[in-house]
Amino acid sequence: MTSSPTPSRVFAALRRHGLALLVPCSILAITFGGYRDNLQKEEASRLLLFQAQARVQVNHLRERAGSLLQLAEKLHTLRPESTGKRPDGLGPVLAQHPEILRVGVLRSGPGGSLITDSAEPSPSGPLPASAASLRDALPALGGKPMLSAPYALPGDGAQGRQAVLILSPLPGTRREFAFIEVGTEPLLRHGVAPDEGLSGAPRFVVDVLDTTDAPRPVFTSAAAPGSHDSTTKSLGAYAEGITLAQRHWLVIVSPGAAATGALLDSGSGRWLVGGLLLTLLAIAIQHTVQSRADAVRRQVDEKTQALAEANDALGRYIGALADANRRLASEVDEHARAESQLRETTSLQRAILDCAEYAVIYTDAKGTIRVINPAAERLFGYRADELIDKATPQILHPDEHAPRWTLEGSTIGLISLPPGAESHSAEFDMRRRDGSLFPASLSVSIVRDTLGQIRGYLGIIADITQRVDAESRIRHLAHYDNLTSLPNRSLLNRHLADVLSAARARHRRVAVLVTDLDHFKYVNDTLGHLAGDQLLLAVAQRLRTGVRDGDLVARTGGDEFVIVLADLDETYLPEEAGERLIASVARPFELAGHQLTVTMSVGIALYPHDGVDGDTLVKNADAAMYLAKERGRNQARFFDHGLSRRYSERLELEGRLRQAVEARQLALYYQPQVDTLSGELIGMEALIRWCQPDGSMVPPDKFIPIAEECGLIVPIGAWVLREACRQQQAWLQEGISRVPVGVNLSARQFDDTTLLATIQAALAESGLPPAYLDLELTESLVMGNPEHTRQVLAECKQLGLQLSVDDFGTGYSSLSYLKRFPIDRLKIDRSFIADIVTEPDDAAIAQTIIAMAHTLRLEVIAEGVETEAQLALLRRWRCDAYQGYLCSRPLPADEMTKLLRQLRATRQVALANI
Ligand SMILES: Nc1nc2c(ncn2[C@@H]2O[C@@H]3COP(=O)(O)O[C@H]4[C@@H](O)[C@H](n5cnc6c(=O)[nH]c(N)nc65)O[C@@H]4COP(=O)(O)O[C@H]3[C@H]2O)c(=O)[nH]1
Repeated sequence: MTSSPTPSRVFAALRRHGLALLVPCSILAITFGGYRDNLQKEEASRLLLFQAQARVQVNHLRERAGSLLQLAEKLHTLRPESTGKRPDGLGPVLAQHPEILRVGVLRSGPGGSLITDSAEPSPSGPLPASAASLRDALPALGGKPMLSAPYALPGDGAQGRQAVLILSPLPGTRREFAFIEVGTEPLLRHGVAPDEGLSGAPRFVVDVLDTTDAPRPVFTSAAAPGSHDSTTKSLGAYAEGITLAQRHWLVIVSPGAAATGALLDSGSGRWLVGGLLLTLLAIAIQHTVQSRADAVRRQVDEKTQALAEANDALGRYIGALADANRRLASEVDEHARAESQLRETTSLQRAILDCAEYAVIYTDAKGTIRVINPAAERLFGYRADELIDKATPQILHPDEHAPRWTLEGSTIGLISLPPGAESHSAEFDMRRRDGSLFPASLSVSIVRDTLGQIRGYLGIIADITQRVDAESRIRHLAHYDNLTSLPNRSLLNRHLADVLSAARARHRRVAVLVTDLDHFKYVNDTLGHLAGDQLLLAVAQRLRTGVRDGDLVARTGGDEFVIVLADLDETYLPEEAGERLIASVARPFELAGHQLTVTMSVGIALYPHDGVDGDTLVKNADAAMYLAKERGRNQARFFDHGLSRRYSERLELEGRLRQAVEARQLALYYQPQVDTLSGELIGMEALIRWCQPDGSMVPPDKFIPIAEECGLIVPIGAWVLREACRQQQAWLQEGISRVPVGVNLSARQFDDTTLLATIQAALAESGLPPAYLDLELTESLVMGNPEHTRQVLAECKQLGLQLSVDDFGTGYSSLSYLKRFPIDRLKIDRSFIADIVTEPDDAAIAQTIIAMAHTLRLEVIAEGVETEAQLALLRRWRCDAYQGYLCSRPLPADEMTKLLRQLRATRQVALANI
């Protein structure tokens, strides 16, 4: 795979090559920089060296020339004796000064000519013309040597050799001079330091100019013109003037070819060469490294590409692997989930089994117990290990021989499985470890494996003792009286149907006796309901033992019992049975430490004479029982057909009363109560009236007892309370009444637990202050259940109500006993008042009641006052107030309103005057 040049790759390449060039370039720069510096330093030092050397050369020349001058001065000591003969000692001198061409004596010849007598080394020759001038000048020197201007040596013009002549006057002579002819070229050659370098090239080029007169060259060491140009340019030339015997020479020293030195020999040259070599080396190394790097890079690229391809392949492989992993992970997850669910299910099942209220037993296919839960252990009283591996029925079922509950086949002793069913339930007795039996509900289900084979049986067992008991209790309650356990009306009806059916078939007679205890209510009221219940139980017992075994005694409600004497022949006298039962009940009962005697009234109806069905017979016997009560109680009476009509009237009245309540046919009348002395209105009594749609009025004496019997008195009494409160509040608000209104309460109302709530609701609803409500309770009611009475009256008093005892004198209570109750006033029953004028006993009773009531600080109201004579007596006896026709009959509310308004309008307080 070829990688295309990407910006990053291009950048990388540039960077790489840039770096590669950077090193040699840097070295080159350093090299040239160093070279230049070194060169400058070298030139400076060479210049110094050159100048020092040049100075040495010049000095050397000066010294050499000076030594020649000195030699010339000493020549007189070496004065030759004869011409052409070398003086003694000149040899070594000449040997030291090869530049001396000849040494001689110059003599002035005739005509001034010069004769030379040259001894050594060269043969004599003529001296140059200048010698004469020198000779001439010599005296002026005072005997000091003199140097001539340079002159070309004769015969050597081609070669251009020059010489100078040193003249020195010989002492003691005037015309003789020693001379030394010096070749300038040898002088220079020997007068200067070695002038050749190692290479043989001259190190210095020395030019000597005689500048005494017109400058003229003395000699030059330059082999060829321009041989030292370049060096001279770089080093320059050193020039110094020297004076030799009054001649001025300018010595110019220029560097020779050897002075320049090889470039490579110099430090800068070496630096340069070294730098260049280093650069080349760096380039070579760079090149090598680069080449290797390129090779490596190529290899890396190739490898990278191969790796990329491999990576791709690996990626694909990893992708596939990841997919596989994911699938595996999801499978593992699923498996884990399933496993966790299984664990949860298992632990849940275990928990369910452990917590289950019902016993659970699992058996294998043969009915051998394999699993048992704690509830089963508790139920049967075995530990699990005692039941496991045991066969089911032998342990748990009373029937040792019954088959196991395996449900194999279709008929099994304990459980028989209907065809195709997988489970079945049955109820039967099971056995505990202690041998006791209990009713159980067993539900067995087949447990199959995945192939449908029976693996075992799951049994759920519930102890149904409570349910069975409850069912039997319900059954009992449905047919039996709860208190006496005697059959109730339902079983009575069924029994009656049975015995009547049998009697019909066998032409036999059946007697139905309805019994009712006389004044049972009084027992209840005076001794309490518990005593009443005990009495009923005892009566039931006596009735039960007073009849034959086959006869039925049922309790049909309250103190009413019904007895069915079945299968009677013509000779049997049911009235005798009635009398017998009355006699058995008449025997005294021991109740709560009291001896109590009760009587019973019995009504008898006979099948088929008085009815052919159960209902009719019971209804007619009931009517006969009422007849017995009317006839003085404590007796048995047969039904006669006249009775039926009266009984029907009573039932019909009850029905109409119910309708009257709903149809609001009831109304309240109000009878004033006035002060006996002032005639002032001190209160009024609310008296109920039943106004029938036809306008006729049913008196309360006729319907209140029926309402009490059938319970209607409770709603009727509540209505009376509401209505009286409402009306009284209306009068109060109108400002025509400031006296309380009395409301009669029946015993049934007083026993009702909602009484107080009813009173409070009536007060709250009307807004009447409690002090304007006076509750009138009969004496028998107050004395009936003293504890209950005291409690209720206390609560009424707490409410702020007025309390009166009505019909006082008809009961058996004593006044001091009454004082235990929070009572405000007594109302003397009108039966006592009626005859107080004519009957001294009644007068005495009334007078005593009034006197005693006053001693107990009770207010007394006389009821039923019809005459002035009665009122006069009452005034005399200090009776507080009276109520009766003498003052006013009970008035409808509107008439009472008129009366109250009239009283207010006339500002009269005494009703008697109206
Ligand atoms: N002969 C005669 N009778 C007089 C005279 N002055 C008043 N009366 C009557 O005497 C009865 C007085 O009421 P009670 O003793 O509470 O006797 C009341 C009371 O016990 C009961 N009653 C009346 N209204 C109610 C009521 O709303 N609730 C309850 N529970 N009983 C009531 O019915 C009884 C009879 O009530 P009423 O027929 O209204 O008869 C009233 C009244 O009309 C009179 O000078 N001569």
